[in-house]
Amino acid sequence: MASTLLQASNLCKSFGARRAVDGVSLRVLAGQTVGLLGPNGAGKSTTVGMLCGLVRPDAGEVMLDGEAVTPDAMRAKRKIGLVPQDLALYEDLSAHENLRLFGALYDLKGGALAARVQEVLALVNLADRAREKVSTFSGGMKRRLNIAAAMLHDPALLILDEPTVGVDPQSRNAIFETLEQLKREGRSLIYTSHYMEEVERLADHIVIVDHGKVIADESPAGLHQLLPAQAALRFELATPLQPLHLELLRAEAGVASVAAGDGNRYEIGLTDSGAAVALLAWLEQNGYRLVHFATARASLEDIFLNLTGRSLRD
Ligand SMILES: Nc1ncnc2c1ncn2[C@@H]1O[C@H](COP(=O)(O)OP(=O)(O)OP(=O)(O)O)[C@@H](O)[C@H]1O
Repeated sequence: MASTLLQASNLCKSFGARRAVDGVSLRVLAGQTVGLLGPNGAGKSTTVGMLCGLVRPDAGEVMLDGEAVTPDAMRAKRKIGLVPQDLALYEDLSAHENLRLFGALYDLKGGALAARVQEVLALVNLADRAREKVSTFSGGMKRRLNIAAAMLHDPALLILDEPTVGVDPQSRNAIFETLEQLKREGRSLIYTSHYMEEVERLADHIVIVDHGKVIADESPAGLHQLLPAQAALRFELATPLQPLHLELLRAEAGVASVAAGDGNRYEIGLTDSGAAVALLAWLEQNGYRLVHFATARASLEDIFLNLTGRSLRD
């Protein structure tokens, strides 16, 4: 089993009377990508601030590689690269000049700095635009430059706070390709988002926060196990289901629930997505003609709804 890189224990932070973070613990193993998922205002940015030693917690601690991360712990903080939500770039300088400046802040110099700047530009696919002013860049290109800046000092852990906010779909994909490359290289990442599909695509482990508290801390497969139904089978029939058949369907293997909608449309919650084929055959055997059907795997959106009774996008 991989070793623990970061362990945050019982982090708490209040702003006045508001408890922004209320006892958050999380762990990142070496080489793992942990998704921190939660709606706006759940406490993700405040948690990230404490994880990288920018915000002093009221209680709790963060250990990275055996060292405490606090606002004064320069050595421990240097093992972290942060891509903040607010872009931190000089618009009037080129990408190359920005990176040289940030590198100097990390005490990189001379040939080592020049080589590292080229490496991170290649990583985020901006080598051919390196000499252009940042003010001419799209939102997505600026984000990628921010990722490059956070990687300059070769951190053990890269933390990205909602890196796709305000980014067009094409650039979003380019950001994902960069992050997938970092994963292949065995880097450790924390990725915060309120977009469940992003977290589902990237994360090996998912921590869901709501109102400053962890409400789930699971592998993606483990999260799906929390749901009564793993998948949905939606179908439309030429004629309505007879009440008797509706009852019989509810008793079939693999069926968690059956809901009837308008116009002979139905949705079956499946405990096992493999049951869909047998259920479609069952309908035909009982004389029903299928007009349309589709299956869908339960999403993190369903999981959030199931855990909190609210939509993730509230
Ligand atoms: N510096 C601050 N002063 C006062 N309140 C704050 C401060 N920072 C955060 N908060 C409050 O703490 C709560 C958590 O905010 P936080 O930014 O950590 O959430 P988030 O999950 O990152 O949300 P978002 O996705 O909108 O950034 C919110 O109610 C927010 O208004």
